[in-house]
Amino acid sequence: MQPFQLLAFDLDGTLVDSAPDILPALNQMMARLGKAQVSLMQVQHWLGNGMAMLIKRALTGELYPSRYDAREFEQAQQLFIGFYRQSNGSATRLFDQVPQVLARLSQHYPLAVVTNKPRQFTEPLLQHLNIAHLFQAVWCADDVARAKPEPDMLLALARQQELLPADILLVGDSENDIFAARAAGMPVIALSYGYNHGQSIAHSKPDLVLESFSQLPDAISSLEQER
Ligand SMILES: O=C(O)COP(=O)(O)O
Repeated sequence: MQPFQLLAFDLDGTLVDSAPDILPALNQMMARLGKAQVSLMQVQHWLGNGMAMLIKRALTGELYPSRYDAREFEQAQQLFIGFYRQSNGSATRLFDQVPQVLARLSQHYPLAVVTNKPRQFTEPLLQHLNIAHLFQAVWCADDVARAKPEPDMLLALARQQELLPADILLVGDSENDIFAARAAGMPVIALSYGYNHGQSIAHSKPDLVLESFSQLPDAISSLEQER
């Protein structure tokens, strides 16, 4: 039995359902650009690779945008930032049992957030949802050169906390989390209820897949037994 030294959490789709606030911001942006509105399900499928990719996906309607107009993208990004600043937090909810389980885990482990969300949206959201005080560290995509699925944020977290990546457990919802954890040499648990481009997260082969956040304490213990 070897306990983990820190638990790191993805934000969007793992701790919070943020798509209901991102949808209106994206649609206000699309309206200003004279483009067709997008649906909640499209937003859920497009989340996970950060703001710039979300906007490119909305502008092109493609999950892997091949070509986009760079000037239109710059304008879209400025519009989105303004609109999402206004909507961020209004309809975003913590998933079931998240605050209770985080509070319980925080008595045994340091906790961190590792998110592709820009810092200007992450910090106000954690404050608004009253969970900011539970985290010792918060790493956002704009703190490093490369967002998840690259391991930059996870490795920066390990260095900052003076821990080995193998002693940190990542909890996420998308293939970007699984790939980043694998590249960093971190174990990873996935929640199946989040945003994963409409695909089953089991395909990305995390160490464990959970249906509910309430299963997390037992799942952590079982991984610790195997270490
Ligand atoms: O901004 C996004 O794409 C979502 O970021 P996260 O899933 O890494 O929290």
